[in-house]
Formats: sequence, structure tokens, C-alpha cells
Amino acid sequence: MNPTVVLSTAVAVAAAAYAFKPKKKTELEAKSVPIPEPKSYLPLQIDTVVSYIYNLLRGQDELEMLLKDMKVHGNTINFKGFNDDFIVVTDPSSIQHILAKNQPNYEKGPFFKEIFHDFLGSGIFNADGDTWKSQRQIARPHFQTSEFKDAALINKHVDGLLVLIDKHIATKPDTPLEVQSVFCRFTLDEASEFLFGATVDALKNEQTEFSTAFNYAQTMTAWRFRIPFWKYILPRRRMMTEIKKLDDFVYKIIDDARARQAARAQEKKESGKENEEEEDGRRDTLLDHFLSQQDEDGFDSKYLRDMLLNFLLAGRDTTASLLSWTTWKLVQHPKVLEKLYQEIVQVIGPDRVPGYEDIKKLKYQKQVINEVLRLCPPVPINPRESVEEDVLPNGYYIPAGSAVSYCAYATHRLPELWGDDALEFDPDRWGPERVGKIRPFMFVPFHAGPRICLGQNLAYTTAQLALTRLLQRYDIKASPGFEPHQLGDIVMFSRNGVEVLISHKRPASEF
Ligand code: HEM
Repeated sequence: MNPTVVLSTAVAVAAAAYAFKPKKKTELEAKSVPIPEPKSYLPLQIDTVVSYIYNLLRGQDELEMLLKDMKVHGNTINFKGFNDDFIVVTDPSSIQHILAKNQPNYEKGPFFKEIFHDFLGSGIFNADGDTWKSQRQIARPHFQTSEFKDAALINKHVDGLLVLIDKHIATKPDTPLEVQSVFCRFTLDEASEFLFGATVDALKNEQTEFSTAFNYAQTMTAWRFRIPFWKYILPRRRMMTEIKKLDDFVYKIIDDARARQAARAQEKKESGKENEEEEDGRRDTLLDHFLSQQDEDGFDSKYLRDMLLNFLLAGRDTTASLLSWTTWKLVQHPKVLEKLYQEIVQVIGPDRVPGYEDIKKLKYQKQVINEVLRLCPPVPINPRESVEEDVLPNGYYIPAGSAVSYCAYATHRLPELWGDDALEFDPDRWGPERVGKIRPFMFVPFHAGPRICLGQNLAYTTAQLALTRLLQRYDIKASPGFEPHQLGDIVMFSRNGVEVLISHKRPASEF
């Protein structure tokens, strides 16, 4: 007999025997309820895995596929694949359990870390335990200082955004503008200056080497999540070439910051002011902050590289996604857009550049942003890995070593939490009369518990400043026939961007 046939038959029989071998239940498992699983007909759930990948390749949205499955199986599902557990939870008490009450049991874990390792190394986003804790402790004060309350840095990049849009109106007045890519360029410039003090200048140059490499690394990382055995299927050489470009850029910034710091220390020594506080009014970046916190061993450059790229990833696309979906929701809801514009005119005026204190007074704008974060959470689904076996508050059993994700996209749409109008865009649900009904862990766009987003306040400030100035200056309308197609990636973008018609409210000379 053909040896290939013999070998394949043997592998198939062994796989089937493994798949069907009864496993002894643990005591905890015996006492708890198994999580519902979509039915599979082949060993190792091969049919489920193949149909999932097939649907993805046909352009179906994973998040909407999940909502369909939830209608059949309920709000907690175990998508088995090759006998591994891929559990998705959506009820607030399970989310609270995973992110807060029993948080140490739900780590990023080896599965997540291996996927992200090439790109993010051991940075905060990709670390557990002490490695995570020390980075968070060092970074936290930087996000609590007045750094971003000084709106000048953000406003400087909003200026760049307005220049780009003005140019579009001047050169292609009746052509829709694809704003998602423009917002990505804006947030890349802003975040890079905030984090390392050097802007990538993405608003001025559509394709910088850095932004192209960053986009590639991020897209390929997202595919690693989807493709089983990605290590053997997805190309790694190009990935490493692009990552090398990121490294070259970031290592140069680190070297410059070290040199700057050494020069300042020398200057102080020479002037006899070694123990005096900095009084030169310059803005410290996150990188300066890390360099000033180091002990005598110092941080090596790889540690700092990982830290910077992690913060850039955490901050750039999330805020761009929020701004893009906000623009889309506003053009779909002209009455909300008009109400928001009137608030801006009353509180700030038709053309005054707002500061941090001004935008805190824009209550309706905050409601609009929260409603966008509810229906279009930039991080729609977020995976963890269980260390030990566990039982969720609803009685469902979690095996040790399972992938356990909470899905903000689904939780934010549950009618039992948000009412029969859960799918409707209605910023008034955040108004004083109704906001009391929103309970903790029902609204989790920024995560929750010990790993809650460090950049939440920076994100609101950036989005509010940008939105205020955009609406002061431009009329924005839906582009006829355009429909965005959402993409359930690491960050939820629209696969075909967000196109709108945009024109000046008044002649540009009047601004
Ligand atoms: C609308 C904008 C944003 C959203 C929706 C958002 C959402 C999130 C979410 C869901 C997480 C949890 C990720 C995980 O643990 O897997 C997170 C973590 C984090 N975010 Fe944000 N984020 C936003 C903006 C920012 C910005 C602007 C920064 C800073 C530049 C930032 C910095 C971080 C950091 C450092 C973490 C990791 C925290 C930790 O693990 O301890 N985020 N964010």
C-alpha cells in the first residue's frame, strides 16, 4: 500500500482517538456547568475551524458572526477548535470576575505573548506579573500629571489635521474625504510626540517608512490570531524586516534622549545646581520620565524600545478609531451633529481654540463620545488565558489554560442591559436622567480593574479637542452611497475607511 496513505490514515485515526478519548472530570468541573459549544461534526472541530476561516476570507465580520452564535447558544460560548477552548463572555458579572475579582487568574498568557512577541517584546501590553507591574507603576504618574491638560501639544497636531483637510477642500472640493486614514496619521503624530518627543510627521507625508512598517506589523499580528498554526503558514521574513525599521527609528530616539539627559546633568553639575528641580519649562515625554526613574542599573534600550512601541500601539489606533466612528455616526444623525455644534458655539464660540478646561464643559459632546464607544468600542474583543481552572459567577466552568475573551462589542449591545433600543445610536442615554442605569462592567471600552487603560483621559481630551475644532470649521455630510464595513480586528476599523463630504463653514480667510 502507498506509504502516504498508510501514514495519513494512522495520523487521522490517532487524532480521532485523541479527540474522542474521554477525559476525567476534575471535582470543580463535575460541580459546574459546561459552557455551550457550537456543534461540530468532525474530530478536533475541523469543520468549525474551516468554516470560520472560510467566512473570514469571504469578508464576513467576526463580531457579527459572534452575535449570531449568541442568539443560538446564549451569552457565554466556547468556540472549540482543535480541542482547545476559545471562550467568549459578555455578561457584566463574568467580565468583573475576569478583569477584577479574580484578575490574577486571567493573564495575557503564552498564546497571546507569542503572537505579539516579535512586535511588542515584553512591553506593558504584552506582559504579566512583575514585568507588567513595574512598567505600569513607572508609567502611571506620567498619565496623571498635567502633561496632556496642557492642550497645546494636542492642538498643535490638530492644526496639522486642519491644514491637511483645508488642502483637500482646495484641491478636490467635491470629492469625499476618507477620514479614517487621516485620523490615523493625526494620532500617530500626536502620540509619538507625547511619548518620545519626536513626531513621525505622518500628517505631512502620507507614507512614512515608520507608519508603513507599523501598519504592516500590526496587520500581520492580527492575522496571527486568526490563523491556526500561523507560525508555519504566515511569512516571517517581511515581518522582521518591517520591525527592524521600527527598531532603527525608536533606538535612535532613545539614544538622543539619553544624550540629552546626560548633557542636562553635565550642565547642572557645571553650574552647581545638581539638586535643583527642572525649571526650564520644557515638557517631559514618557521616555524622559522612564529615564529619570531608572535606578543605577538603568533600563536597557530593548526595554525602552518595547515600552515605547507598546504605548504607541495602545494609543494610536484606538483614538483614531474613536474619531472615525464618531464622524460616521454624526453624519448619519444630523440632529445630533447640530446639537453638538450648538453646544460648541455656546460654550467655546465659533472659532476660539479650546483648552483643556473648556472641553470639560462640553457635556453633550462627552455623551456623544460615550455612545460611540458603546456601539463602536475601539477594542471590540480582548483575550486572556486562564491560569487555573475556575467557575464564573453564572456557574459556567473554565478549564485551566483556556483562551477567555470578553467582548465589549457584544456586551454593549445586550438588550437586557441597554433596553430594546440597544442598537440605536442615542447619546441621550448618557444624559443625567438615564445615566444612573449604567452599572459598572456594563460599559468597558477602556477595560477595567488593575489593567484599566492608562490613556483614557488622554484619549477623551484628544478626541474632544479634535472634534470641537473640526466642527467649528467644517460642515460634514454623508457621502451618498458610502457604507463602512467594520472589521473586528485588534482595533475596530472600517475595512473601506470612512468617507464623508466636507466643506468650510465659512470662507477659510475668516478663520
Ligand atoms: C479611545 C481610545 C482608547 C481606548 C478605547 C483604549 C482601550 C484600552 C483597552 C481596552 C485596554 C486593555 C488592553 C488589554 O489589556 O488587553 C487598554 C490598555 C492600555 N491603554 Fe488604552 N485605550 C485608548 C487610548 C489609549 C491612549 C491614548 C493611551 C496612551 C498613549 C493608552 C494606553 C494604554 C496602556 C498603556 C494600556 C495597558 C494597561 C495595562 O496593561 O496595564 N490607551 N486601553
